[in-house]
Amino acid sequence: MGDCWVLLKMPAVRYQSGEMVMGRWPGSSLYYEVKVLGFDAESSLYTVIYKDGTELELKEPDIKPASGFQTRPRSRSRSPGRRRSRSRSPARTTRRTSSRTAAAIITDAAVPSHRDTRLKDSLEVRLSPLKQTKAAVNNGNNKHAKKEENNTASNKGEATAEAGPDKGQCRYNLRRRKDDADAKPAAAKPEQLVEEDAKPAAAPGAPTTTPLDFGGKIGAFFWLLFLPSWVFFLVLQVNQEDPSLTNSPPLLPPPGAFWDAQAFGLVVLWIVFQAVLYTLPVGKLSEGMPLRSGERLKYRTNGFFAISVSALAIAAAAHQGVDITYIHSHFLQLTAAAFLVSVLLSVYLYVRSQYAASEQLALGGSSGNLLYDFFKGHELNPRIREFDLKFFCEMRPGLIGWCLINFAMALAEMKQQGLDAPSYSMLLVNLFQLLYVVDGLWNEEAILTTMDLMHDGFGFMLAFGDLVWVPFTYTLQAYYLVRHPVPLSPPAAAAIIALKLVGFYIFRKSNSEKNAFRRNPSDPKLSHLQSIPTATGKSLLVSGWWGVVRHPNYLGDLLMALAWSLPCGFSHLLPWYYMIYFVILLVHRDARDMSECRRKYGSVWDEYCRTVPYRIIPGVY
Ligand SMILES: NC(=O)C1=CN([C@@H]2O[C@H](COP(=O)(O)OP(=O)(O)OC[C@H]3O[C@@H](n4cnc5c(N)ncnc54)[C@H](OP(=O)(O)O)[C@@H]3O)[C@@H](O)[C@H]2O)C=CC1
Ligand SMILES: CC(C)CCC[C@@H](C)[C@H]1CC=C2C3=C(CC[C@@]21C)[C@@]1(C)CC[C@H](O)C(C)(C)[C@@H]1CC3
Repeated sequence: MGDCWVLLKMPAVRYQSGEMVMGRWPGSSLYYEVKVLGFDAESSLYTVIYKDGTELELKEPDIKPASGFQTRPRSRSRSPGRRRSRSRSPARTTRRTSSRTAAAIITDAAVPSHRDTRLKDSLEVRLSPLKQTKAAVNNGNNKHAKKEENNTASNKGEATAEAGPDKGQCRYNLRRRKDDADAKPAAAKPEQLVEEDAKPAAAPGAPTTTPLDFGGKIGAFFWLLFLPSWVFFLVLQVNQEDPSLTNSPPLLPPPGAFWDAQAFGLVVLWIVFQAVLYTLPVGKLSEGMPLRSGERLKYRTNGFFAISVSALAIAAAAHQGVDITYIHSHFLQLTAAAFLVSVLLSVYLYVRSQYAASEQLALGGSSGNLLYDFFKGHELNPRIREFDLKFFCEMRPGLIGWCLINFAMALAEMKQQGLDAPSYSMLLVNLFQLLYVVDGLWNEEAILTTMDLMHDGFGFMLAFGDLVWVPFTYTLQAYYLVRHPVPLSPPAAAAIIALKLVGFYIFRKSNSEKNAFRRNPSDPKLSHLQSIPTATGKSLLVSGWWGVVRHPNYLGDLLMALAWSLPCGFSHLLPWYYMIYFVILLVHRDARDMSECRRKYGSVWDEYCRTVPYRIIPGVY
């Protein structure tokens, strides 16, 4: 009886996997040839793939049998309806690239009753590749951009023209099927593919393979060992008389030298203090980007408040006679304590991710391999009630701790070298990095549109990165200067300041441009910007800073990184470590983002890459 009831409730599957049908283009009345990839009984949605590689989920009313359509040779009709339809089709955004796309004009030859209700529809669709014209690129303030609201692709212009019975009722589910699991079957190397069904929590209907980042399982094992060892190596090295990276590493101190209960207590106290500031009902509650479920999480963006209160607290402590240079003299023990906290946190994150619902998991984080999942992180937004662990760790203890440590190094320099004030080099490093952190906290909302927050799971990599890597390696320049004074001439200082300001300007402008565009594409302040639409409903900026290179924010960040290393001179490689690491990190991040965007946006991404050929440095890379 129960089984019969289930059967009765099961929706009938009208189209089978592999079948070629006509799928409506979201938000329009246009139909394209699509291949059915599957059917999800729970949501009653068909997964289809368009010829430009875009995968979408469509409801049954938005699919028609291919036999109901009639193909005829391409005509050069210039009817307004035709022009309108072409301007908002996948063809529009994929024209130059889709050599795979069939050259056919498809006319809806559906039964008359359908025709009647769709009289105003534009029924002819060109699926053939066309040359990219200026018209394919939208002005940020045009109709397309206006209609774009985060993740919806409802097209106002076409909606008004639509006379279909489902107008205003039939809502498209624009969640891309590939979002359910990170599929890239063609490009992935066999040894880096993991059986998706090895993971019980995998989304139903998810593709069977997932390409793994960071060298896959073996890579994760390597990074888990290498990253902490490298941090301890640097921390031990910077304390040397001659901290040359080419020098043989100092002898490993006895295990007991790493542990200091007080240092551990201070690290925990600092994190708790930051957590309290984070939870105070002060400052704005900002909305994150829509999740796959459509939900938008709220974040307390009071970072500037947190750093201001922290600065006051530290000043008060110093005034009360607390020796802040303790941070310099116990750097190794503080690093070890933060490392221990990051490991404990990662274990907690891994365990809770095993119980998380599939829609709460990040893409590509679930390989079924313990080490990989532990390293890469599995849950996208782990939260304890309203407390967002990833956001908090990325923006608070490590970032504000970075400034505190730099400040301690300035005091240690004065103490060790008998100075009344920090050296110019130390001042520059401190002020430059303080500006970077304060800017990040002032524009805290902008982090909600970055890769880490939107796509990456929270696991060891980010927990360790946020709590150990940032505060204990980004401060190495200041640490280095404590024992290695570098005199700076005024012209050299002026040139370095100019470099920092140029980098900062590019970094801030480009990040704000993208953040503002993602939050409100029809923002009048962005009306001068051009964008190209994508099937997800989001557009890609192709002018302004995002028209110069594909990652202008990385360019600005790299210029700033250069300005942070220059005050330390050229006698040692160690203070250049950040610059070297940062180039590697950003080149890898760019590559990761490129493949993710290629997967998300299909051939529109290729179009963007052709329009904006350079990745980070104009004319060079
Ligand atoms: N100091 C440090 O250690 C580090 C600093 N950073 C800095 O953090 C900042 C954020 O970096 P990160 O998260 O890596 O990358 P981005 O902020 O550049 O985010 C990349 C995302 O932006 C969107 N995007 C890409 N191209 C366009 C376009 N043309 N128009 C509109 N949106 C576009 C895409 O997401 P979608 O389309 O889905 O919205 C893409 O996935 C950067 O400034 C970086 O320099 C980063 C790492 C480390
Ligand atoms: C351990 C690994 C080798 C590397 C871990 C990477 C992390 C340290 C970085 C990943 C992205 C980051 C960002 C910032 C700090 C470093 C990490 C966490 C950021 C918060 C710095 C301040 C900026 O203004 C920002 C744009 C908010 C940054 C966002 C990305």
